Amino acid sequence: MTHLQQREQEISQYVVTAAQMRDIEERIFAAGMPVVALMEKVAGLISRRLLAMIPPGKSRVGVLVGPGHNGGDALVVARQLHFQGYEVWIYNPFPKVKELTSQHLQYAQSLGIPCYQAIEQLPNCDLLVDGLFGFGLERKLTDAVASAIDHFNTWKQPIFSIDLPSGLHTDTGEVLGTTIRATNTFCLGLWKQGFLQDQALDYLGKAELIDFDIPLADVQAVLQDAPKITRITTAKAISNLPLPRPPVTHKYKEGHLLLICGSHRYAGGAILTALGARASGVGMLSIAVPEYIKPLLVSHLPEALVVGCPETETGAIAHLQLPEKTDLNSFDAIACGPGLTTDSTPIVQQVIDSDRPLLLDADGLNILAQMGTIPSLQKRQATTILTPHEGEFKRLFPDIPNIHQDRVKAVQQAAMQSGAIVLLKGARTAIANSQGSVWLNPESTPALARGGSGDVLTGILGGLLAQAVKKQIALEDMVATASWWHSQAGILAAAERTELGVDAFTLTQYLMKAVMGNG
Ligand SMILES: NC(=O)C1=CN([C@@H]2O[C@H](COP(=O)(O)OP(=O)(O)OC[C@H]3O[C@@H](n4cnc5c(N)ncnc54)[C@H](O)[C@@H]3O)[C@@H](O)[C@H]2O)[C@H](O)CC1
Ligand SMILES: [K+]
Repeated sequence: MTHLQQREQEISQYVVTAAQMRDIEERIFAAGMPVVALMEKVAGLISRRLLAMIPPGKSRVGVLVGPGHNGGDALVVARQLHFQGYEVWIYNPFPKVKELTSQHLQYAQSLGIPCYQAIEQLPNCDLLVDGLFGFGLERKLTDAVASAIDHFNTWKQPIFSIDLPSGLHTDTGEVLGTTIRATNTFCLGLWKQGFLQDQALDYLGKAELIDFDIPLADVQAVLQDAPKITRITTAKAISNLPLPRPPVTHKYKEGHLLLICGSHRYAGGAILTALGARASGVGMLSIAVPEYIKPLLVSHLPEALVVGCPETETGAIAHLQLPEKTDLNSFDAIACGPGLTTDSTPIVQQVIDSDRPLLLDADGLNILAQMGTIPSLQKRQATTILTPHEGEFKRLFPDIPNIHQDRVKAVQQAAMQSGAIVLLKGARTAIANSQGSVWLNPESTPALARGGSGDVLTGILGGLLAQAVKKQIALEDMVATASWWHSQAGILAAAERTELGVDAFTLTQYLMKAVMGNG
């Protein structure tokens, strides 16, 4: 691996807040880097990227300039494009701007680049560069600047945002009054948390990181005392796939997973979960289902040990009837929930009472919510993993308000309160452990918003957990890896079959391809 590739891998896993970015920046300036030199360097990198992206024949550029250093960056870009022969117009409605920004504005005007205060004066452009606000935005946008942004959003031209689409909260991704709807965003230096929040996705367009050589020592110095927030990178996830096997091993050394799932009503969910587990490479897979659907499972997964259990009147599992000489301690991990229905409450109680690492999903979560999440999990010694979507999350943690406003904070609170590892599903799945560390999945596809897709995730994760227990690998890493794997399989399937073609069964057929394609 080249030095540059290594740097890219390292830098792309960090996620910072606006306050942390400012602290990092201050350390660089305190060490002697002149502010003006850094701005010139950063804007030079943005200009180079922009020049590579502007289609031939598009030569009229509007540059939106704000009062702070985001505006300063934009003015350097305006100057660079001017020297490259582009026709550039500046829009700056602010009577007062920061000193450095003001100097760049003065120089740009001295070069003959026109600057307007009113949008009506701005001629028709082929594209816009948005340098109104970056991570310094503190309050809601109102009045003239808010209506200017609304106006620019009605234009059909592409908008390239510097650092963040102006108006977006750096940490939560919330719209502060109004926000530029970018086609592309150049995130400067380090990924800001807002890029990994669902509510920001409509505004970011295609986001990329512009690395400007922030020393890693400064990043680490600022981040060391804060709960760690990690962006799940392909390099890190793929390093776990497949999990290493020694040359001499046997099936029970490669993890034994017990899946508890399915009912008459939801028989298919059990198959999908089991197919996810199969792909994980788990050494031994046992599946507890209602007796009636046992033949169905056997026909789909001949390698699995399918345990038919007595049924309730409604066709749910009434109680676990494990084979002779087997109890819950025989398994390295248990995954419980898909397709259970809420009639299987005693089963969920029983697995919570066990001392096995436990993954609860779907109806497993609904039953837990009915029992009371926090008191029910209090006595658990082994790791618990909860994988709710937003609806389930609200039922599990009714006291955590406004989950949409800051999903990262919500999942952190949930994990810290419950002691569980919590995976909050979404376009940007967020995972947290009880110490408040967070993992964020940076890529996914809306094709995965489809029935059965979550069952597949439960299977993958259950299978990885059982293996990780045997190999003494941190379970959090498995949760992050499973989330990455699930979305990458979805992305690959959608690329080959369109978003229409990613039903949950097809998804299971792309799991191997996702590993092989990224390996
Ligand atoms: N990360 C780095 O190391 C570098 C960052 N650069 C760029 O600088 C901006 C951050 O600059 P800053 O001046 O701190 O903030 P902004 O430009 O985002 O704007 C702050 C500016 O705006 C005023 N303000 C805040 N909220 C409002 C509001 N609602 N309405 C009106 N005005 C508002 C505030 O008072 C300030 O005056 C970063 O994003 C990068 O683009 C570098 O150039 C290089 C290194
Ligand atoms: K901006």
